[in-house]
Amino acid sequence: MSTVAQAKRGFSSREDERAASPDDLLFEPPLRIVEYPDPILRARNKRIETFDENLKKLVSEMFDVMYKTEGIGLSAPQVGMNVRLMVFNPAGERGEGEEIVLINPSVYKYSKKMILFDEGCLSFPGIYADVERPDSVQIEAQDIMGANFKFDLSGLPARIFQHEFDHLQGTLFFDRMTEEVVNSIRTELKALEKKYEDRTGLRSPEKIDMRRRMRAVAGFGKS
Ligand SMILES: CSCC[C@H](NC=O)C(=O)N[C@@H](C)C(=O)N[C@@H](CO)C(=O)O
Ligand SMILES: [Fe+2]
Repeated sequence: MSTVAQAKRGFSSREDERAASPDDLLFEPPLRIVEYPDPILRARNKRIETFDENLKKLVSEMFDVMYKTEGIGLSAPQVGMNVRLMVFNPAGERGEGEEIVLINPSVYKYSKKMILFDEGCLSFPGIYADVERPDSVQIEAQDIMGANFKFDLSGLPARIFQHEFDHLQGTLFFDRMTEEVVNSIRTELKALEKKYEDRTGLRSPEKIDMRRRMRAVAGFGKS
């Protein structure tokens, strides 16, 4: 795939990633989940270079909203923060499982083995459908102190990581669904577009019914 096609599919190189300013990391609790088709979910997400108390507070607030909304993972753009940060806990309950915080993550290897899984996304409340993804990934990231580390993930943690990593690339789960699977959730997606239009008084910035054309432009080959 050409570099241009990769960029359009949501992949980007480190050189493309701008650094977040302290202002980009300012927030006011409580955080709220941003729903499709809000353009915040498609905006570029900046690298985090300031590892301070404010960042720790943001991470803590993200875990709060993730548990409250029955999530198992959450990316910063989903709470209106266009920065490269994700949190997850496959157990989905405070005090259970392991809380993972990944800052400026990248993937250096995907498994060849692919798995179908019925995924849900907090930005698409109540919508679940099959998405195919690699079973395991090898990643690197920074922790809350800014230290670099490498990690191998498989099964559910790998699934959550890839879902959240997609959010950091501006890619949404239905972008990876086949046309047949999208058809099974088309009515719900259109209802979210209408909800956005009614709430904001603006035209929806994207329409699922335009998808076939957009995918061709963005280099997604198969339906
Ligand atoms: C399988 S990856 C899903 C990650 C997603 N994160 C952000 O959008 C997420 O947490 N989605 C929830 C709808 C979800 O999967 N919740 C769990 C636990 O309630 C579920 O099984 O539905
Ligand atoms: Fe999501």
